[in-house]
Amino acid sequence: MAAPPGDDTRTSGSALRLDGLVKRYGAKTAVDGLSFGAARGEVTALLGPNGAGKTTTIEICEGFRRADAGTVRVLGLDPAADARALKPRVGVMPQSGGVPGTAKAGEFLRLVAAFHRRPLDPAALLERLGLTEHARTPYRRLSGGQQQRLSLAVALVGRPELVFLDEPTTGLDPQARHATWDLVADLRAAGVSVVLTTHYMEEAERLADHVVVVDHGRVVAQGSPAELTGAERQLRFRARPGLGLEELLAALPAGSAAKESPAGHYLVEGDVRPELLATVTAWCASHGVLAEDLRIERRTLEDVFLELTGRELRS
Ligand SMILES: Nc1ncnc2c1ncn2[C@@H]1O[C@H](COP(=O)(O)OP(=O)(O)OP(=O)(O)O)[C@@H](O)[C@H]1O
Repeated sequence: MAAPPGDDTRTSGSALRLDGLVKRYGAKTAVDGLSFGAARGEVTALLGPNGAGKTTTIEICEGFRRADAGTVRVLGLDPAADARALKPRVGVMPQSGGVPGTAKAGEFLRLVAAFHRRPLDPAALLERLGLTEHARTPYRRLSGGQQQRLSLAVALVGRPELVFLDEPTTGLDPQARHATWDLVADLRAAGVSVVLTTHYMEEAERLADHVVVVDHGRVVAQGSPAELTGAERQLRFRARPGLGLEELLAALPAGSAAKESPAGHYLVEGDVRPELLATVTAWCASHGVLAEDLRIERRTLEDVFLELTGRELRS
């Protein structure tokens, strides 16, 4: 399919470009007009709660599913029509599976490596992912986390230009999660384009140059983590539950907000300057309230998601 006129740089110059993507499963619209781009050499995170349509989107990009409407360009090519040309250039780590149950980890990785022209050293990759001692273990006997790491190794062994990682750290212990994060950072440093899905805002915040926040199959916001969270700060403290906040709110500058959520946890939003901090602490003092864990912090992607959708990301 021809690229839209005047859109050459966004289609052929980017790692990934989706326009108006729609996918339905019967009456259910899983992807509802999704449009976003992923620049080459960057880490792009598709962030959203379970069921947001992330896996469906990624599987269409990987050529595993057909869209009902919209266009997809992967390295400037059509993932369905140009599948053969894309195969050696794109690495795929599915959410689960992808490796036969009886295949031994090391043998399978060597087999996949043999299909590539200039593969990474399979043994070094296993070592890097902490799988050396499991090299002779059949896939189905590996733990969930080990299976995930082997899938990651399979995705990377061919030195792809672009890798799709679907929830690469879900279910991993903290050590394995950090090892995966380091690996993604190294891929980025080597100029590899990475598109990953996650429902961990910390993962998106840490790894991604560009975050696409999705909910109900739609993009609700996108930008760099700093753009999404903005320069705004907020003030938090803990104190006894049920403090009447009306008087505090009246003393704060116009446009400020103060709320208790959950019980005993207080949040003050607005233009957080030294004067605002003084107002809050003076109010605490006049009410005999000892504000514990008082801190000023930047908003997180979790806060942004809550604001945009009224729901928590961690569903
Ligand atoms: N093969 C299918 N048949 C029917 N419905 C499906 C199918 N695959 C996904 N869905 C539905 O489409 C919606 C989007 O699913 P999808 O797996 O793409 O979301 P996700 O954001 O990746 O979620 P998760 O993080 O749980 O994987 C969900 O409501 C899901 O139940």
